[in-house]
Amino acid sequence: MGGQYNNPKKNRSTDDNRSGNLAGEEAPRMLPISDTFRMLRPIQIHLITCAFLTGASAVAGFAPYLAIVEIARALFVAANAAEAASTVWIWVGIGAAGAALRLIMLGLSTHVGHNADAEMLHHLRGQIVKRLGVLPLGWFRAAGSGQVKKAMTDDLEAMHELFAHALGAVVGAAVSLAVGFTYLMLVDWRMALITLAVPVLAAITYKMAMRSLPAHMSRLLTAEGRISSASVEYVDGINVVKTFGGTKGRILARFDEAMNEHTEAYRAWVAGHRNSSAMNRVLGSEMVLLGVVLSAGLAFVSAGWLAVADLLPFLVVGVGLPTAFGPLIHGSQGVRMARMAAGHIGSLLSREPLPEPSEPRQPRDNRIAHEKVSFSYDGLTQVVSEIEAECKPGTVTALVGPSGAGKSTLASLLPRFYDVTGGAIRIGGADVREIGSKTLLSSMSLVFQEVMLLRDTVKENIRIGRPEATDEAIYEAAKAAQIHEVIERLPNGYDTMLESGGGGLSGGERQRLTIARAILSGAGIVVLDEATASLDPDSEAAVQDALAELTAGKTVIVIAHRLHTIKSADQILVLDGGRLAERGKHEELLAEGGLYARMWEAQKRGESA
Ligand SMILES: Nc1ncnc2c1ncn2[C@@H]1O[C@H](COP(=O)(O)OP(=O)(O)OP(=O)(O)O)[C@@H](O)[C@H]1O
Repeated sequence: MGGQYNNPKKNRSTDDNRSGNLAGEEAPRMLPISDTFRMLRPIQIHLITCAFLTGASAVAGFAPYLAIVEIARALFVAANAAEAASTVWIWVGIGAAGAALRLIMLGLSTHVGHNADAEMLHHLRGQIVKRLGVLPLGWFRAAGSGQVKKAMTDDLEAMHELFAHALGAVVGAAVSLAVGFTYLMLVDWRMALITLAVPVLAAITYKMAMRSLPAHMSRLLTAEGRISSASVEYVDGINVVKTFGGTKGRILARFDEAMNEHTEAYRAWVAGHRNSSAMNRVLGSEMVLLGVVLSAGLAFVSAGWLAVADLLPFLVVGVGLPTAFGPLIHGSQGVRMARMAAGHIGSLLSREPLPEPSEPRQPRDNRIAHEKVSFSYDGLTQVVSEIEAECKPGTVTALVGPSGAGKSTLASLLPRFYDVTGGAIRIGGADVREIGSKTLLSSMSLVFQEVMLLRDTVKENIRIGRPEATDEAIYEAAKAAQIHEVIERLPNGYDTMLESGGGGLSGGERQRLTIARAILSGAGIVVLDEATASLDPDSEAAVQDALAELTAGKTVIVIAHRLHTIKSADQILVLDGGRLAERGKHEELLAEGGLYARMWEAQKRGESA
């Protein structure tokens, strides 16, 4: 195995509007209930059982209230305590049995809910990881790790909230309300409607307060996302910010912008629901409900419409009804959040995988042919147009051109970070889409500017190039990459643990380590993205020597920004606006006096200035 995943050239920021539809950052979207339920297919039975048990526990939990009312009623109407005693004891028994049953069923439903939770999270994690394994690498380039992290942590946490808490809360509260209200209707339907009117009005004002929540929530979440990327960007770039321009740095400006947007979004949300929220608090208070029930009840009693004993259910059960609204509302919020999370996870799981050939072909050799290759990120703008080129084994092809000309995009089509939208790229006669992705990636080494090292020993970091390689082969590769002596000087030599960023090694050393990895893989094709751009002259010389070892006899494609590094390339392809503007060797292109010659002159002037 040799496909090298040194970190791709750039991490495009997630709010970069160039990200297009391949980039994949989407505004949060709530998944319809039916789709959410379908996504939860593996635990549907558990969820139904959990809901049933919670509902049954709510019914059982009503018994103690009923018992209180009936005991009071018995004492109220009986001529003496002895006459009421047997009725009272029966209701004490019913109340106690109901309370015990409620606890048992609640315990069972919590048990089933948590089991379902563990099973579903395991299932979803597996699905996400499986999908990540088949997504085009370009998606990771554009969306970064943010989307994956969000799905794996925040979204799964929201789903956990649904299974473990929200579902039970919603079902329990809804059943309590239904049972309580039905009972009150049976006692006196007019009083029941008056009792219910207060929490209903409270619910309407709540609904009004929350009406604009989805739009505001979406805006708030987007603003929060921007704040977190701006914070990361700020922390990453703190040296630059402090050195140049302090608080006036562009990065800080982006951070300020994100903060302002968040404050604005929050202010808009608060302004939109201030009055209805205040109304909701008044109507939702138990004192207000008690006042209404008592006044209406006494009026009914004095009008002879209601027996005094029948006022009791409204004072005991009716006044307690709104307590179910709290869990109902919080539970519904949990369900809403979980549907948002399900929407995000669903869109991740439904991303198109990289199509694998049904009958994979093997490349004959390492000859690369570009046949009228075109590509567009968004289906509208052609970023690469009709490129015709051939890269022979044992030769170096340089891609040059102004910024944004399409060099990186063209290079990323070869390992199928993205699939061409027109034409074809062939390796050894086989279209890259007809070569199995494992074979394709192991046929090439990709070395980019930003180096990707894993949190592992130096030795294992090199061994990723070829997992079955012996230690001797690793030392040989490190020697060829001019990094062996540096490694020997590390505290534990080849067994020294590296941090994920490769801390403790200089930029040039990190790069030579990844070149050693690429040398070890022995892949016949090498794609380099101007690997020496950010190094000092000494490191650059060492890296250039290492690269010479890596590329000898291979088919090499190098994306070059500094033209002096590719003067001796076998062919130079000059891209401009995605098209092949010129092609030839250095001297030929200078003689042509076109774009390349102008870029060469400009760079020479820049170097001597
Ligand atoms: N993930 C992406 N989504 C949408 N558009 C993109 C993406 N990556 C690059 N582009 C656009 O495609 C065009 C070519 O970009 P590319 O990075 O390939 O150019 P380049 O020649 O390598 O530039 P540079 O020298 O600055 O690295 C540019 O207009 C760029 O904005």
